[in-house]
Amino acid sequence: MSLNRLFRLISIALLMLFLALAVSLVWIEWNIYQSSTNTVPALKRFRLGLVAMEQVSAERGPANAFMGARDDERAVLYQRLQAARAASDAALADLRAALEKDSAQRNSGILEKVRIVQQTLGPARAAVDHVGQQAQGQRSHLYIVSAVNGMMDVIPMLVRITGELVGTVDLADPDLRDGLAGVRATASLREYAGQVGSRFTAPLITHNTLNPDEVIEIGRLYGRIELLRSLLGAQLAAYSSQPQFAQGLANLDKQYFDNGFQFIDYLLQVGLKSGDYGITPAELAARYVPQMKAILDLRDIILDDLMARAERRNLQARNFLVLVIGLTIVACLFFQLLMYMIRKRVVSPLVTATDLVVGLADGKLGQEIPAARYDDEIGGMMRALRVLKERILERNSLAREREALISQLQTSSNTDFLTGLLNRRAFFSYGEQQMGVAQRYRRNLSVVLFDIDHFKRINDSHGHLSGDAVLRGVAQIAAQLLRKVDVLARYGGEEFIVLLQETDIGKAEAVAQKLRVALEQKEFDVDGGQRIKISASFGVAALSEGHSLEQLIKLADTALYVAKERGRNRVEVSV
Ligand SMILES: Nc1nc2c(ncn2[C@@H]2O[C@H](COP(=O)(O)OP(=O)(O)OP(=O)(O)O)[C@@H](O)[C@H]2O)c(=O)[nH]1
Repeated sequence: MSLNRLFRLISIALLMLFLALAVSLVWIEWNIYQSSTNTVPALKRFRLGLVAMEQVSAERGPANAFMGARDDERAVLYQRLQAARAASDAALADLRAALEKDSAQRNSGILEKVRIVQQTLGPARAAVDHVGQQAQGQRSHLYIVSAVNGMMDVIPMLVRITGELVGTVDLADPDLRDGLAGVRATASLREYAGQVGSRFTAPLITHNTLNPDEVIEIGRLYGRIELLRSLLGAQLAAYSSQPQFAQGLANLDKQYFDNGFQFIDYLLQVGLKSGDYGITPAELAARYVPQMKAILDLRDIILDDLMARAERRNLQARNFLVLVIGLTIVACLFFQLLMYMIRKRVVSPLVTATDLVVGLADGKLGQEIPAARYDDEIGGMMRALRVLKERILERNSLAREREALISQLQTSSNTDFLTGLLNRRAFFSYGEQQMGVAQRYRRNLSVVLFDIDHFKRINDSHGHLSGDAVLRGVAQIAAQLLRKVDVLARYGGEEFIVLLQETDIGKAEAVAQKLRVALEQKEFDVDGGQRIKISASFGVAALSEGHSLEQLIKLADTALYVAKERGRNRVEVSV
């Protein structure tokens, strides 16, 4: 697999992996944001549930007051009762509207429970009205207790409603659990505090002592109230150390437990002994109900804090989500840029460099080496490739020069500088080869050795340069007359030698004669514009079996000597 392809595959795999991680991270943050977005509306619905429960509880005060009304105050107290009923109806309607607005709650059982509360309130209120309409002395203990219980019986349904609503908040953000438990504790505390007051309604109206059931019930409520107070302290300590909670608890202790609860305690003592309470239910409500405000204040402190926390967490979750998305996009872009840079600055140049090196190894020296664009390792490699190419080019050119020199040297070492003919050394080299062939195949081979006559005189009379010109002229004439296969060489100063292949002594003599005549007839230009004539003497010898080249030349030389002796300008054959 090519490096480029491998890199592309790795890039895609890494990008996929990165995207999968990024998407899961964004998905997690999105879910946190979504659930934190649900927290605030869920808290609002929970608060509406609590308010509805509080209003229905609070309705018991005016109801009890109305049931204990004197004839002269009946109308006023009934008016107050109607106002309280309108307030609880409005709170229930608000809760219902909020639940209907939310698609998740619309089809849940909570709406149905609210409807049941609304339905149940009708008969309970009718029972209260019935007692309140009766003449003062006619109101029986049993009816009053039944009417009071009827109003209380609505509350467990509302407790379940708030319980379910708090569950939705808890689901959305479990970190708010301690605060929510604190809120529920205040709601229950408010309810039990109200109930303990309501337990005195019947005895107050009938001026009776408390019967055993009422004593037991009040005792049970005492226990619950005390328990809730200690639970509230523990939960708030776990929830927050902010001073407003400690302050709220202190107010609760001072207002409710020091004042309200003390008052109930006093009524209990009276109820156990004489039944001579000295107050009406309306007066009880007027004195007792305001003391419970501290419970509701504490509830609102916690609820406000929960709401603020939920909003803060929602904002944080949104900001974090935006940050994660932003960072993911930036990281994605950075990753792409990184991959692009690596491909552009490392992989592609490496592939190019590999092709170039392979090309150089194949001798493709015409290929262009790209210029180094960056001062990095790849740039260094490109520069090194350029140097490599230049070195190869230099080496090739040197090799060519060397070959030319070698061939030049070879030529010059075999050639006579003045005449351009083969020199004596080259003649022997060629001559030995020809001898070998001739002797092996028993072929004829002859040698003609000739020397210019009185050459010294030419030098002496016309100068050395003229002598050189004559030598060049003789060489030229001999070369023209001889065959290509004949080996002509300058043997010494003014002495020339010819090796004739496939030539017997007779034919060799004829060749010598032809040369002699040609030289005799030629006029040579010498210094001073003169033309001179020359002659040459020839010695001819043919190869016999067992002769060496030196012996053959020696025979020709002897014949030449004879020719000189016999008057020059003649051909003598070795015998
Ligand atoms: N110009 C010139 N002269 C050369 C060259 N080589 C040899 N000579 C001359 O050739 C002459 C040869 O002279 P000799 O050996 O006495 O022979 P010769 O004068 O030809 O007399 P014979 O051979 O007896 O006819 C000498 O003077 C050499 O200096 C050369 O390359 N150029």
